[in-house]
Amino acid sequence: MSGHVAVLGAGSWGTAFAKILADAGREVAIWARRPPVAEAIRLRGRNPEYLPDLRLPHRVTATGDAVEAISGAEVVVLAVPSQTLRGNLAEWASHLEPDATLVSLMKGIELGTTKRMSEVIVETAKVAADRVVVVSGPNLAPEIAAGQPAATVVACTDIGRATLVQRAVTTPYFRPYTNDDVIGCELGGAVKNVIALAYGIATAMGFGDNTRAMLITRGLAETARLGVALGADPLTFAGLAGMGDLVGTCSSPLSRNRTFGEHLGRGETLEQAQVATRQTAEGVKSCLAIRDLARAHRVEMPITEQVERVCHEGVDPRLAVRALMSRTTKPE
Ligand SMILES: NC(=O)C1=CN([C@@H]2O[C@H](COP(=O)(O)OP(=O)(O)OC[C@H]3O[C@@H](n4cnc5c(N)ncnc54)[C@H](O)[C@@H]3O)[C@@H](O)[C@H]2O)C=CC1
Ligand SMILES: O=C(CO)COP(=O)(O)O
Repeated sequence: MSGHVAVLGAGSWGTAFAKILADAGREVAIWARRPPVAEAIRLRGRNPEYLPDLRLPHRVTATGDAVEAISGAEVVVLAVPSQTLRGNLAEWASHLEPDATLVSLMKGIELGTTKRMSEVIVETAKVAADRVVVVSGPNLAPEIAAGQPAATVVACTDIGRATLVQRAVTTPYFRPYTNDDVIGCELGGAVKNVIALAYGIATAMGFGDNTRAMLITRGLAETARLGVALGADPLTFAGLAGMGDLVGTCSSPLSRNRTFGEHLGRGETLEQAQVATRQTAEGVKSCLAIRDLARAHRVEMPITEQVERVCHEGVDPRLAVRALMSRTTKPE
């Protein structure tokens, strides 16, 4: 790999991912939407708003001009919120290099279309699906920024391309595994955010580890049910992008989705929780899209249904718990 890597989006994960790429030996150009963020990264190697303790390697630079970042990049990493990706990429698509690899870091499903992020990329950038690589796993950005050991999955239908990206992000603290199950990896990442909301709600309601283990296990069951209906490999859900990410996110106080759920579980409204949490909690919007996707495929996702009701229909979490616990009993 010779050209530089562009990272479009300078939030928590885009910034931490730029560090990984640089530590793996790549030259990296980050695009930041807000000029002061681009300036802080370029001049001081810092992104104080998102990862204040991180000193970025010298191989990382930043710009407020996405076209400047994209030009000449053979790998373009997309790290913006799931619901803005389509609009962002529409502006950037004509500037992509002809064979650039597009890497998706996003963990969400698009509202309205119920599309996965790789599908949005294929449609918007008009590229073949085998040029899109998905990176997903238990990767809380602040821990990775601190250089703590972590693993991830690099998924692409073209294993050769997945292997190229795998090499580009292998460092002593970051261990990527390849996989060709793009659907499973993307669903694992998107649905775990919804289950982490439920976990946060339950935690704030004072429930202990039986309840929380139930949510993780049954949450994984409904994720796998949807995944299989969409053509995913069920084994993916036992891996890093499935169980790994679900357990990592639910158990971590660093998770924005879990934290958002805790606000709801304390009885706050959606608006109050939004004011209290600044960064992207993808599950809040994706729960609607995932619920719609599940209904369209006649898949039961009871936890997702209840999270959607608490988030968007103002349902009291206590009623949501009652609804879940009074469902008809059945074989596991
Ligand atoms: N933070 C983490 O630990 C991880 C996050 N992810 C995923 O990565 C994706 C990006 O998340 P984060 O970087 O964590 O989010 P963030 O909230 O930290 O940052 C989002 C970035 O997108 C920018 N942004 C906001 N609105 C925008 C718009 N309309 N157009 C363009 N850019 C806009 C923000 O300025 C910011 O730079 C999400 O899908 C998230 O689920 C995946 C793994 C780990
Ligand atoms: O995806 C993540 C860890 O793998 C980050 O989770 P949150 O978006 O909930 O912080």
